[in-house]
Amino acid sequence: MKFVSAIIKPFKLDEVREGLSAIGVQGLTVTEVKGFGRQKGHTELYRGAEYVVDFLPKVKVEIAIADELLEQAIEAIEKAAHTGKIGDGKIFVFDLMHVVRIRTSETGDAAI
Ligand SMILES: Nc1ncnc2c1ncn2[C@@H]1O[C@H](COP(=O)(O)OP(=O)(O)OP(=O)(O)O)[C@@H](O)[C@H]1O
Repeated sequence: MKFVSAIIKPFKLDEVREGLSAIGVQGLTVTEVKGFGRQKGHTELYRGAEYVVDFLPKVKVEIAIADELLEQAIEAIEKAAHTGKIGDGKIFVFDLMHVVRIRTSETGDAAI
């Protein structure tokens, strides 16, 4: 199993959700976040150190998925979230060790 955390532009959320639903993703978590990448956000030099003075609003989409769905999920997010302009975001992928569906006590793939 894999855990995918994608940081996207907020206005792309609906398209990303639709793209993921289309490949069979049944659950996801969305969080409003702030951040900066290489080109957005501004930094300021103060006594020789660089300080971040601006964070841009982003949305974090998190999904737990079966290994077989990983490539399709990445493609779906990329396709939906892409504008080609700076700040389109990033997709982080982690190995996922364990999942429990609390209602039924199912575990692993069956619990996703
Ligand atoms: N290395 C990182 N670690 C954690 N979060 C990051 C990292 N890089 C980017 N992010 C998050 O992703 C958001 C979007 O990043 P962004 O697309 O601006 O990255 P970038 O590397 O500057 O790419 P681009 O050149 O396309 O703008 C950031 O606001 C931040 O929330």
